Amino acid sequence: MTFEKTPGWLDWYQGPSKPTFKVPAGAVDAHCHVFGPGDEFPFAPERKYTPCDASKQQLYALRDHLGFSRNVVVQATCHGADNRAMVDALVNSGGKARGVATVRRSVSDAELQAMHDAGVRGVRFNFVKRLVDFTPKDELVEIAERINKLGWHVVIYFEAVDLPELWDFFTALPTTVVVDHMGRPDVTKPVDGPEFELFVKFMREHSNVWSKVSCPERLSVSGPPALNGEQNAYRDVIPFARRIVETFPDRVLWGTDWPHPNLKDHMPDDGLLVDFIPHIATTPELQRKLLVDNPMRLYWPEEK
Ligand SMILES: O=C(O)/C=C(\CC(=O)C(=O)O)C(=O)O
Repeated sequence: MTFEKTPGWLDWYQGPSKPTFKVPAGAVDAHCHVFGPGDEFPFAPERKYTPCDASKQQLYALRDHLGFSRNVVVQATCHGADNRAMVDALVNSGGKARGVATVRRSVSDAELQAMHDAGVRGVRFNFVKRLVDFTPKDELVEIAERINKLGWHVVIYFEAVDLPELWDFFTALPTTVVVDHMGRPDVTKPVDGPEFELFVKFMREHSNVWSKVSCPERLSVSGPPALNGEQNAYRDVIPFARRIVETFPDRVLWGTDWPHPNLKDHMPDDGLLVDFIPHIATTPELQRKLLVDNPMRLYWPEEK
């Protein structure tokens, strides 16, 4: 099947630079995606965007180029609840990738077990309205209870303004809960203002809540973008990510978010995105926790 990309779609950056920052041995890129390829793994009819192809081979070449050892491949909404592309990436990773799926309540126990055997360790609940249609909360609760029995966790994606409304639902989840991209703060607001304080409170009061301190390229308003050798990219995001890393050093994860779905104004050089890491995790100990210890504890606990 041939797909036409959403108008204005930006393809991932070709020929990323070699990072200046050397990630610690065993580092995990804990948030990335594969797209298709569409002719092998068709995009879902209910998708809100049609991306370029971004294959497992291209993802794993990037992993090696950036110096990472492993990946966590997160189901992208353009594949809906058809997890075949993501699972195919896991089973062809030589044990170096684990995954996060999207499932509906109709998923069978046998399907969940097959995904577990392939390396899936979580499900993603997406509340970003431009990406997905609404799923009733009772369906999500039912899924959370079922996957909890497999020892999986729930990844949640939402925007900061929606946290108050979602608070009761999130805080009742029975699993570890991993927030994508720090709950998408508005970084033009103060880092100690009420909106981000609510997110900090969410993590402080609930020790099962973790955060990915990823996607400065999505959150930044002032830039400058990670392009053309820029070593001080996305300065406005740094105080937010640094605060989370320093306050909750044992509950943070980092990922490239390659191939960067839906970016509208630029596509970052992934090598320079890696160079962003020491700005938010400023010591070797914080870097080791962020990139190795925490993702290993969550995704490869049997190796710890
Ligand atoms: O890659 C991300 O995490 C963020 C996305 C895309 C997404 O979540 C998806 O398609 O599944 C976004 O903000 O558009």
